[in-house]
Amino acid sequence: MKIKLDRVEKTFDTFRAVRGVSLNIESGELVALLGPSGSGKTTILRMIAGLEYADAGHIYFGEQDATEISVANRGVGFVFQHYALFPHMTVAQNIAFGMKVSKTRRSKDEINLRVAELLDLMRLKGLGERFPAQISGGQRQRVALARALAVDPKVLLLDEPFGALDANVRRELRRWLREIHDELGITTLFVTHDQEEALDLADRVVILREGEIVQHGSPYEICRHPNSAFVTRFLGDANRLEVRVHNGVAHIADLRIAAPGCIDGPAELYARPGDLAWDGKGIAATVSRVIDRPGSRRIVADLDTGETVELDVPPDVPVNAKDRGAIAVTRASIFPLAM
Ligand SMILES: Nc1ncnc2c1ncn2[C@@H]1O[C@H](COP(=O)(O)OP(=O)(O)OP(=O)(O)O)[C@@H](O)[C@H]1O
Repeated sequence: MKIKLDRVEKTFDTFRAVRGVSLNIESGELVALLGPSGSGKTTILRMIAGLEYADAGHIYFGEQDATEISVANRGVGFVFQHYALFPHMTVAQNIAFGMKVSKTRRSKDEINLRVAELLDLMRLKGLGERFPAQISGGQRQRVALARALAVDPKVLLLDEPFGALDANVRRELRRWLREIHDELGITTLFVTHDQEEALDLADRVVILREGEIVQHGSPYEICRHPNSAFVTRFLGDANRLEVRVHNGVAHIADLRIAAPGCIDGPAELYARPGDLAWDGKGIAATVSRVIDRPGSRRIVADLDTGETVELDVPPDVPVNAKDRGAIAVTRASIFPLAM
């Protein structure tokens, strides 16, 4: 099912939570809505689900205006961060719940068969008779997803479904969600404020700021061509240096870095730890700390210009705290400084 948002607005009292959002989600696509807290992600999801009305603009499911479709008929499966499973029902009963109350009549055998299929698909085999309190947090979210999938939704909406889980379980669950998505091909919209999660999972990432889309594109486009200082900073792990641009070239200490299209004047340069090199030439610096990682070393260095940067070098590069050296910039995003 294809979803289209056309200049959608939502205001709570006087607060404009969603400001003219237009977005096309193709059938079978997995899209992540990424943005800081309060940027309007959940509100957009709730409007698509029909739990909230848009004040202006339109939402289409396929060719049909969603306002004409009741919540029950939208064919939407919803999973929240704290998706309360019914504690007095077993895992199997929780999964069967939606099918039992659905308008589509299913026989007991059909329901049991579907529950068994979903337990298998969700790698929950053998847990059907347990109660929610007797399984782990990660397993509970898989039950929540099984419950959402049980009624064959056309669209799956996930609001920080793994938010409450620890980092390793999250990583494992999102890989697995991607596999499930690829197997079932359901149009999926996923809300997160975790950059890594969005980039890891999605075909397309939509970045929101204060109720507006500021950039959308494939993870590659977002990572390699962030269109603003905000997006670059939000993706995390970026060193920021103040530079001066003149005739399309950024100047910092003795370095000259191409800044095509950037207007003359003060600007900010962003470079990720992998985009800086510990080199013979560049900005003079003193190493303040070396952090060893499984596949690399991270150098924390104080530049003579007064700024501190972090850069990654191969694990066998000999470097120690207090070493003097120079830092070259191999790749950078440069934006005019907002005056
Ligand atoms: N029912 C409501 N009444 C008043 N204000 C609301 C309501 N729902 C959301 N808001 C406000 O709208 C803004 C957007 O909220 P929303 O929950 O969509 O953001 P979000 O990006 O999902 O944030 P988070 O990551 O913290 O969940 C917030 O400033 C929030 O306080």
